Amino acid sequence: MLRAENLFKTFGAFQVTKGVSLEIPTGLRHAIIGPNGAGKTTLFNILAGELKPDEGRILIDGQDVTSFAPDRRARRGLSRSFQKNNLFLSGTVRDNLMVADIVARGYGSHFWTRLSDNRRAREKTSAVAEQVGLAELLDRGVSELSYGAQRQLEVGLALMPDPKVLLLDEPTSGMSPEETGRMLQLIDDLPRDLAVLLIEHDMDLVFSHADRITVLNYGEILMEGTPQEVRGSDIVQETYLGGKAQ
Ligand SMILES: Nc1ncnc2c1ncn2[C@@H]1O[C@H](COP(=O)(O)OP(=O)(O)OP(=O)(O)O)[C@@H](O)[C@H]1O
Repeated sequence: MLRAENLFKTFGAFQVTKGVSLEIPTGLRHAIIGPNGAGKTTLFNILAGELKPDEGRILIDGQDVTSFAPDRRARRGLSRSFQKNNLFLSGTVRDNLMVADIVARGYGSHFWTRLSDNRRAREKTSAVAEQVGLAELLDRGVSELSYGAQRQLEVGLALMPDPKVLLLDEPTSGMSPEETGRMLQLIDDLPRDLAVLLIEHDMDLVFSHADRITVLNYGEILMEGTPQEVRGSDIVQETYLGGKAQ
């Protein structure tokens, strides 16, 4: 499904990504963990197409998308949400999802000539709002939403292109326990043919929700394995978990 081969990225003289390879098969829940500055967000930006790797390739279903911009990559099935809200605050939930639909379909300048497609867009918008727990809030202004609901909407925007692989950058950061619970439920309920790759700092969440974990350290993969393997790894315990799983 999603395959990254031997990615390298340097900022000035600083090598931030050093030979990272990943394979995310259909439906897998895969977490990337690592200390601050390990290169997790940089890796996400490379996978999503916001940064070009110095070396290496990214393939979706066997097709090399390394040279594709983020929107083109999203249309091939790779979509991301952001760590910071990326919402159109003066609009409603529906407006935001509709705009994401326009972007996802690549309408651009043809927007006004395609309003006949409005019905399909509205149905899609309602379906995604339901998926992210916002069906009751479709006509609510985004600025009136709670922080947790805004983050749910972020996931909704990333779902609009019907991705095969969804990249979630710290989906529960800054959330209350209640909001975290809602977000986890939402992620658990996503279709099982959708692969999810997430960066996450909350170890309980990672160990209980991921099928596989990649541990990054100084831009390199320290290890990859099941939650049980990672939790039991001496090297991960020493370099990252401070000698004890948190
Ligand atoms: N555009 C850039 N120019 C220069 N250095 C950068 C740039 N982007 C990131 N870095 C550096 O690369 C390193 C990795 O950053 P990155 O944000 O990928 O790490 P991270 O693992 O996501 O960290 P965190 O957990 O704190 O979000 C950091 O030392 C950061 O300062």
